[in-house]
Amino acid sequence: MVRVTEVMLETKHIKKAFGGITVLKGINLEIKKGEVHTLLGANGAGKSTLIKIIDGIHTDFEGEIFINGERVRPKNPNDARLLGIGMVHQELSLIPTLSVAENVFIGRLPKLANGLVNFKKLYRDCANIFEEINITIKPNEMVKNLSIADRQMVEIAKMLSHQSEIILLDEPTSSLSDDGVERLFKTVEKLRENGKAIIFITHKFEEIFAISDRVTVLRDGQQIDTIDLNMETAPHSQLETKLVSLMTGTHEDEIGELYPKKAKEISDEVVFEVQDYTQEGKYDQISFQIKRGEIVGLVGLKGAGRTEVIRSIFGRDTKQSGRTFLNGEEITIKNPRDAIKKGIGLISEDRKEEGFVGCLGLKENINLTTIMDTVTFGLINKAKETKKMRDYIKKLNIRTTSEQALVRNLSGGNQQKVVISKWLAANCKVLLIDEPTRGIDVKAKSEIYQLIRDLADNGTAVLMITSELPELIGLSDRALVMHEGKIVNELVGDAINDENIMNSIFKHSA
Ligand SMILES: Nc1ncnc2c1ncn2[C@@H]1O[C@H](COP(=O)(O)OP(=O)(O)OP(=O)(O)O)[C@@H](O)[C@H]1O
Repeated sequence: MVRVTEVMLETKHIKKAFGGITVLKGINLEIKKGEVHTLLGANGAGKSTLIKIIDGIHTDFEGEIFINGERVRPKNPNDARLLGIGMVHQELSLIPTLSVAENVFIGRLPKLANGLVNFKKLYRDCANIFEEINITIKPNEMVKNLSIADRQMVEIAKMLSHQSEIILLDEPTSSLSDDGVERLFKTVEKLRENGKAIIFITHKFEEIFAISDRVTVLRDGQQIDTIDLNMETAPHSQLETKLVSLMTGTHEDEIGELYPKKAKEISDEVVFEVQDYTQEGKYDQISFQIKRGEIVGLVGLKGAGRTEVIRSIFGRDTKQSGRTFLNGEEITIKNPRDAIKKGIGLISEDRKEEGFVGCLGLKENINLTTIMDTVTFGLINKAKETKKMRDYIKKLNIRTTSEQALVRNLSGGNQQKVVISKWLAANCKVLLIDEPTRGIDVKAKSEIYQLIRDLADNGTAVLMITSELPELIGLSDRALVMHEGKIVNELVGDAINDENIMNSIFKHSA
């Protein structure tokens, strides 16, 4: 007997343009009840635009949407909720000054007879959803006090509170810890079993293989192919090559290595050093050196204190004690301005808050930290700025509808490329990197890795944090393992591998 699978959501010939540039060129999707359908494509391919149309955010488009065979046209996200559509956005959209529970139930706060908010019920309802997905955040906590990973879990809870039938997940895992991803995937499995239709966007192949039923590949706004993973028997590595080839249009034989070659020799010249950095409750007596040509990875579990150390070096956070040396000379950094003046840059994990200025263009953002280099006789040299922008658009393949586009209108991955360009262009002596490739497609990742390697080869001391272990292993010449605020081990060269890293952490776990 043929199994009849119900199509819950269908898009027909969806086309969308921004300012005369077509970014979706006729998309026909069929999302079935009880399936996780992944959208895969390079940064700027049109994935978010497509699901924003389904969610009623973009209403000016050509084509049709059907839910359970009925034609619909979501007018706005509220309308989409009424049609049974729920979405988790790529960029977090919570209100920091409200409590967690108020954010989850915003616009639907339970009221008492006298019209005031029924906080008791609000917190209880919120706690019930949290319990379902094992979240331990307090419903009355202010969102501004939460880590990015916790904020993302709150976004997911908010989506679940709508009990939607069609669920749109735009890179929901980009800031989650491994544990958070596991909790999310368990929830997604449950939603699938309950017959929901789920669209999932991710750049991480291990996530695609873990939960997707089918994958549709988009390239430059065009629908390239749909692969049914449940019918594929090839090993994941082979499937990955096939998907990358579909995404990029590169022949499978021509897809190169993801990571550049590591430094052959590291000189003895110490470029950067920190001594005895201590901040009670966060990190304790952190000391290390970075030599010329070296990429050093700071590795550890979430909460090990890595981001805090990096933020203190950059002057973003204070520290109780500790000394900093650049090229052998002691330096004092009280704030990020001092750090930048001394040639220290930070690619931060939170691109929205501190990475770029959304209301400015690409040129202004890329030249933000090097503005003095482009000043001649007191005037900004526009030609120099433009050249720099064009260089980076080319080097990192930044997809934009025009050179004049505002950075806030770029796709998420392309915004991240602008942040990275800004710091690569700054000719830093020390570059601190926290989660550099969040939301970046696989091809752009390899280009960014090569640029980081080139910087190190040219004398920049690089200190990197990433939650993606393969990235840390693939790039670092030396890894410092941090656990509970202390450096517990140092690994060099081939000794930087999963087993040694995990052993170092667990040997020091209580
Ligand atoms: N509001 C907007 N105004 C102008 N152009 C836009 C707007 N939103 C998106 N675009 C453009 O549409 C194209 C597709 O962007 P979209 O965000 O859909 O890509 P994506 O596939 O989701 O990429 P990523 O993987 O980086 O998130 C990009 O060129 C982007 O610059």
